[in-house]
Amino acid sequence: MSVITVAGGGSGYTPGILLTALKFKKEFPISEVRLYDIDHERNADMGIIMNYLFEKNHEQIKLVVTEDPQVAFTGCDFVFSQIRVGGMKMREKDEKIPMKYGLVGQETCGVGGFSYGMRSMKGFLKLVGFIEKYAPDCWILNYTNPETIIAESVRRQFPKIKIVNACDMTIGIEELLEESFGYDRNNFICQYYGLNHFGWYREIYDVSRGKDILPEIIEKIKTQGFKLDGMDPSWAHTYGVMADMVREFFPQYLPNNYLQYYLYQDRAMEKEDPNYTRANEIMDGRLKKIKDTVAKIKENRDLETIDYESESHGQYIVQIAISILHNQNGRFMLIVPNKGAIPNLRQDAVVEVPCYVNARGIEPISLRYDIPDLHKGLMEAQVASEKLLVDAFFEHSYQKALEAFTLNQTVPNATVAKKALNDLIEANGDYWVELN
Ligand SMILES: NC(=O)c1ccc[n+]([C@@H]2O[C@H](COP(=O)([O-])OP(=O)(O)OC[C@H]3O[C@@H](n4cnc5c(N)ncnc54)[C@H](O)[C@@H]3O)[C@@H](O)[C@H]2O)c1
Ligand SMILES: O=P(O)(O)OC[C@H]1O[C@H](O[C@H]2[C@H](O)[C@@H](O)[C@@H](O)O[C@@H]2CO)[C@H](O)[C@@H](O)[C@@H]1O
Ligand SMILES: [Mn+2]
Repeated sequence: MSVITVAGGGSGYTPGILLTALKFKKEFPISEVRLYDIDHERNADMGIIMNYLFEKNHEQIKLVVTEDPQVAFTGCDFVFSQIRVGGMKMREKDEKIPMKYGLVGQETCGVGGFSYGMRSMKGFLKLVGFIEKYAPDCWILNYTNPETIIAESVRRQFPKIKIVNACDMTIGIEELLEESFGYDRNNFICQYYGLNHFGWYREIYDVSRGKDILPEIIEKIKTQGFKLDGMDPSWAHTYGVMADMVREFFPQYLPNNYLQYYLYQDRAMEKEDPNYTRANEIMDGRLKKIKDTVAKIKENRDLETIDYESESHGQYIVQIAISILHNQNGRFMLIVPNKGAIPNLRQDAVVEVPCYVNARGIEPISLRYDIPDLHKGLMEAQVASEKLLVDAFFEHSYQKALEAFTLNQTVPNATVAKKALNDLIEANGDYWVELN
């Protein structure tokens, strides 16, 4: 039986992950769940929700809600980490401040993502320190963003820690292909490569048809487009721009939707309201839902409307845990040190590629082929900018931060890079390390 700790327990993703774990209790039996957070109210709220959901499912699982890292991590087997350092209010600043300078404002991309990355490194590395102290043998299954920057900083400071860095975006894209064109992604063997939120599908082999169906998919995107009706408007716009990337510019590969922020900033930002961004949508959506649910439980009303359920975000990370526990060699897109997986990209890059996961950990799969110059050029520059940001963090270097901002592939010149950097330094205060 496993003891699992959710770091960032107050997250709206917690129910989906834990309900998924319950769905797979045969392969992943759990004796205890601990919610760990630094925000008492967020953690307590989620404790009320999870206690209700465990009771509703007649689950006899010990639930601990704590802000004490020693209580949270001592003896745990898995940590599911999903923290947002600075919360949604700082995400709002990450999204709005860059737009003042005509730059992309986004959670994980552009200088907004760099602002988040500087906060996230400081908070996440402290968290990993607790885990190394209280549960050195556990597995950290990490969703905390920005994934490439987190992965690089952990690789430098905790080279021995057992961590898996995962992103659910490729799952979201493959589910979009299912919903739009009737495929079953369980039949897919995907050749995908990139940085996190900065990648391309080169092949989607469909085992039920014995062939690569990517050319057929590209044709359907060009002629039919994706099925977007009923989708969250923010995501519908994103996938609409992704289809245009294929249709109007680069039809050879299926791009990750986040490339819109690097290749089509005008299109990506056309829908943005500088006064009401994605962070505001989430505050009025996912976060409000948590509060509403707690009220229903406390007042014992409308319980049938509580609709948290297992979904792909949770399934992905739980399947990774099961693949470790049962030495399954499951195949997952993970964020790992390159070390030759992409042969013609710098070895020390942190990349997102297919990996096997077993009891020994992660085994990246070599692509065996060189990637094209367009992708290599974009990735080499972005990798360098992200490494400079991690250098800036560890060296407390303003100069390295300015170089990172200038080289970020969403930034046109050093002048605007410096203005945005100085503004974000002020906005972040102690959330960032001091830069000299
Ligand atoms: N990798 C992926 O593909 C993927 C997918 C979805 C979400 N995410 C990431 O998961 C994280 C959570 O997203 P969310 O929308 O639920 O955020 P959220 O703000 O709603 O919840 C995050 C929780 O983390 C807590 N927290 C903040 N700093 C902490 C710290 N130092 N220690 C412990 N807890 C801390 C907050 O109090 C909050 O309860 C974010 O980093 C987000 O970017 C990643
Ligand atoms: O804007 P958000 O906070 O709703 O989502 C940002 C995340 O988007 C991607 O992940 C999921 C997302 O978590 C889920 O809510 C849904 O919208 O589908 C997305 C793709 O599966 C992205 O991978 C994460 O890194 C972002 O944090
Ligand atoms: Mn992601």
